[in-house]
Amino acid sequence: MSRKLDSPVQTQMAVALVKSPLTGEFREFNKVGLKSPVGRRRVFVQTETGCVLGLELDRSDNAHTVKRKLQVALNFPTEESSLTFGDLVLNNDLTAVRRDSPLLLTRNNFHRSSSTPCLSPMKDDLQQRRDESSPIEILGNSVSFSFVKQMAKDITKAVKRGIDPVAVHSGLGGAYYFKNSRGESVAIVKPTDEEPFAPNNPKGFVGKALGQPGLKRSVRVGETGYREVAAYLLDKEHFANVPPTALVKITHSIFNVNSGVKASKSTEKMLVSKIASLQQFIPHDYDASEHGTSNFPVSAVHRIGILDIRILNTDRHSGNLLVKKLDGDGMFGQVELVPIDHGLSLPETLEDPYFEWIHWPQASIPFSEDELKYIANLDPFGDCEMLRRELPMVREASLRVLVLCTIFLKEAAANGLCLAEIGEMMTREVHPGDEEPSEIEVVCLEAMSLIGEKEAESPRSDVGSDVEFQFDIDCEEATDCTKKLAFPLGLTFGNARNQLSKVEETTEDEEEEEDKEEEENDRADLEKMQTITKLSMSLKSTLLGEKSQKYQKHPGARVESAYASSAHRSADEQMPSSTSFVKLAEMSEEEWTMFLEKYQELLYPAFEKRKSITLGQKQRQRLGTSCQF
Ligand SMILES: Nc1ncnc2c1ncn2[C@@H]1O[C@H](COP(=O)(O)OP(=O)(O)OP(=O)(O)O)[C@@H](O)[C@H]1O
Repeated sequence: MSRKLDSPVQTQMAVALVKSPLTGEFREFNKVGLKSPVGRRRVFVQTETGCVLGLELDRSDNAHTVKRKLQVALNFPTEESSLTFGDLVLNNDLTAVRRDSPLLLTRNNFHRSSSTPCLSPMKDDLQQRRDESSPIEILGNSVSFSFVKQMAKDITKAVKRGIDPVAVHSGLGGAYYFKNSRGESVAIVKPTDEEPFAPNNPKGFVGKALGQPGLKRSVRVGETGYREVAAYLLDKEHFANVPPTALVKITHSIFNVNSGVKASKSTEKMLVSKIASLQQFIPHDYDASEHGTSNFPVSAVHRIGILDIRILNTDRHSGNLLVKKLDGDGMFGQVELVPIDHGLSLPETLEDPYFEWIHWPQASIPFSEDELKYIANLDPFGDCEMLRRELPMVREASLRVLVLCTIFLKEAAANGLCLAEIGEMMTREVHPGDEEPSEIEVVCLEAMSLIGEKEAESPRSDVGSDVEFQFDIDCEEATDCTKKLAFPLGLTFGNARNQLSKVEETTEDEEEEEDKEEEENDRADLEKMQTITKLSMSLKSTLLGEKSQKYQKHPGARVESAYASSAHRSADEQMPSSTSFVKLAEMSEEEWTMFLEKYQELLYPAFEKRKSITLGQKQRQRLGTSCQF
């Protein structure tokens, strides 16, 4: 490792790459519609500490030549770095990388923390210094971004007139309100390197590099921004009212750069480029945590709930619903809801969601005809195609979560379940220090078990139980989860370090890992055995049966969202120790197809069971009521 990596950080070169556009010193290449020369593409390389470099790729470029350019720029040894684009590790070919893509450059086997210096540009004479992009560049070409494009123009004009953005004080991540020329807030910008735990978080929640597991372990640090955009793109026909959102490269001096990643000289008023989500600012009166919820329209709650289920939102706390009072005749007391903050949706594994609306009476009212029609028309595979096209950095594991949850919603609604019932079936029961898989997770575990059996029977299979379909149980703290463990129903657990854990493996400091290894091994073994016993019992005893009864949710029994009411705790305390019972990343395409088939077969009995429980409850309630008289 180069000593230079430990040297004080200098951001001035990174700034030099981008400094001109706001002052108008450089020609704005794209402003008048000029395109990159044929065969050339501009990309944005983001280092793990948040520095952003614009880079022109030639037709002849490959990962090595790009890394070499970056090596010169950053004084960073190429052989010790990885260049990634979503799931793709760019070893050579760059054809999958589109124009304006954000790439991530990470160091291998290097201890990274908030104090890790920025990989900062070192040389003057680089092609990428001629980053002639506008102050706000939208990454992606979807027609859905036309509104955001206009907003970007308004903001640019305002900034040039000296109308500065302001920092948002609420929330755990860095966020900024950008204004138009009249001084009105028009957008909220959230830089990806200022998320909770990210290196440049301005509120003290630091400690991780981009790409490492974040506040939710199945959502990596630096990847909440594109999830915000995904939620907007998935919100077809603006059904749930998600404000227009795009991923941008944005340059301004207001953005935060923490000491340790700062230049040695003062960074005050220095321009910094960031990859960020940019969302339309919605003027509102309050958020859903501040008043009663009884006047929320049923259809607004349903529409937001439908979105939350599709994207498995793990963070729908009441602060993430803005409320606008409607003016006008006959509108007294009427409100409109605006869902925000979808950064913790589309996790890479089936997670425990957080649905604030689950106990609101509106969620127990049956879906309307229009809602049922919308749900019936949802096409999860089409949605995946759209996201692959518009946001190619979305990971395949997240797309699989989208598919599972959308299918679940469609089948459940078609079987007559209401929003609250569907939400409950997706939510885990949490007891202190203990979590059980939700009903959707039990269905998935059973589907995995069945294809495990099928594979074992198949003549194509290798010998013995070891070759049965394998899936992961979560071994988050474990360092050795690779031993195969026999499991009832013909399952084996093996190779339990999932993709996310593998990322950790390559990015965490090895020495630190070793120090923790012994004590973690013991803990992991214990946790593993407890989880397996729990799963074994749950599958054996319930198989979609009695389990449903155990999973009756008690209002208030849920722990609050990690974000909610968390302002006074440290980032470490807030790290939820969530478990992943069902991991999807490592299934081959063939296994995934077989799994989906079984999954769909098993949904019907699960819904029937749920309906009979609901019916039983209603009968008991009626009986209880009649007894009172
Ligand atoms: N589109 C929007 N329009 C208006 N205000 C918004 C919008 N998005 C966010 N805000 C405001 O900014 C605050 C912080 O935003 P947001 O909740 O998205 O950030 P965060 O750092 O992810 O927060 P949290 O830690 O609460 O999840 C919100 O509480 C809300 O008041």
